[in-house]
Amino acid sequence: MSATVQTAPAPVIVAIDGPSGTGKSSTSKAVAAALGLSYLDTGAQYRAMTWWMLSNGVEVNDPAAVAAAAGKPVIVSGTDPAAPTITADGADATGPIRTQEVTAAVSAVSAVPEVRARITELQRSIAREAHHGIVVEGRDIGTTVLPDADLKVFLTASPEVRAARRSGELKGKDAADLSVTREALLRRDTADSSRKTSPLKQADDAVEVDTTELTLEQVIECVVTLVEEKQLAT
Ligand SMILES: Nc1ncnc2c1ncn2[C@@H]1O[C@H](COP(=O)(O)OP(=O)(O)O)[C@@H](O)[C@H]1O
Ligand SMILES: Nc1ccn([C@@H]2O[C@H](COP(=O)(O)OP(=O)(O)O)[C@@H](O)[C@H]2O)c(=O)n1
Repeated sequence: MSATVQTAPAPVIVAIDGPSGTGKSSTSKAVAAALGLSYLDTGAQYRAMTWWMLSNGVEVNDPAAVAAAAGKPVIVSGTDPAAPTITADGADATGPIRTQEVTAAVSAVSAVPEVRARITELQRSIAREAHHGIVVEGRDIGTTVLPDADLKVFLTASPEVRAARRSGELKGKDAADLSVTREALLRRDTADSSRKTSPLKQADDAVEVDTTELTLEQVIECVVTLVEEKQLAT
C-alpha cells in the first residue's frame, strides 16, 4: 500500500511596482488576502524612515545627514493584509506617515543609498520569513529587492486618473486640490524615476497592467489570475 505524502505548496513571491495612485496598495492587500499570503507595503517603510528623521531633527535634504542617521530607527512592519501595521522605534507610524510633510520629503530620503541598503535588507528578510508567500509592493521590488519573484506586475495609469484617485483620498484631511495633487505626484514620479540607486522602473520580465480604465475589482481579479497561472505552471 502506498501512502500519499502531502506537501505544502511552495511559497509564492509576488512583486507589484508602479508609480503613486496606480492601485498598488489596494490591489496588493486584496490579492494577498484572497490567496492567503502575507503583504508588505515598502512605501510605508520609506515613509516611516522619513517620519522618524523629521521627528528627530535630521535635515532631510542633506544626504550626508540622512545617510548618517539611516541605521538608527528600528522599523517594524506587520504583514497581515487585513491589518497591516508599521512602527518606528516602537511608535505607531500608521497615521503620521500619510501627512503631506512626510509625502513631500520621502523621495529625498529614499534616494539616499544608505537608506535603501538598510530597508532593502529588511524587505528581503521579511520575504524570506513569509512561509506561505507574500505580495510585496513598491517601486524597485521586481528590479532590485526580489529579482527572482515568481510574478512581477507593473501597474500604470494616466497622471489625471492617478491624481483624481489621490485627491479623492485626501479630501477632508488636506485641502489639496486636484492640480496641486497632480503636480506633487508628478514631482515625486520624476524624483523616484531619476535617482541613481534603484529607480522606479519596470522590470524586463514584469507584466504591465494599465489600470486607467479598470475598476479596482478588475485589477484584483487580473492579478489573482496571473498568480494562479504561475502556481499551476510550477
Ligand atoms: N482601478 C481603480 N479604480 C478606481 N480607484 C482605484 C483603482 N485602484 C485604486 N483606486 C483607489 O485609488 C486610491 C489610491 O490607490 P492605492 O492602492 O493607494 O495606490 P498606490 O498604492 O499605487 O499609490 C485609493 O483610494 C484606491 O481605492
Ligand atoms: N520600493 C519603494 C517604495 C517606495 N519608495 C519611496 O517611498 C515613497 C512613498 O511610497 P508609497 O508607495 O507610500 O507612495 P504612494 O504610491 O502610496 O503615494 C515613494 O515616492 C518613493 O520615494 C521607494 O523608493 N521604493
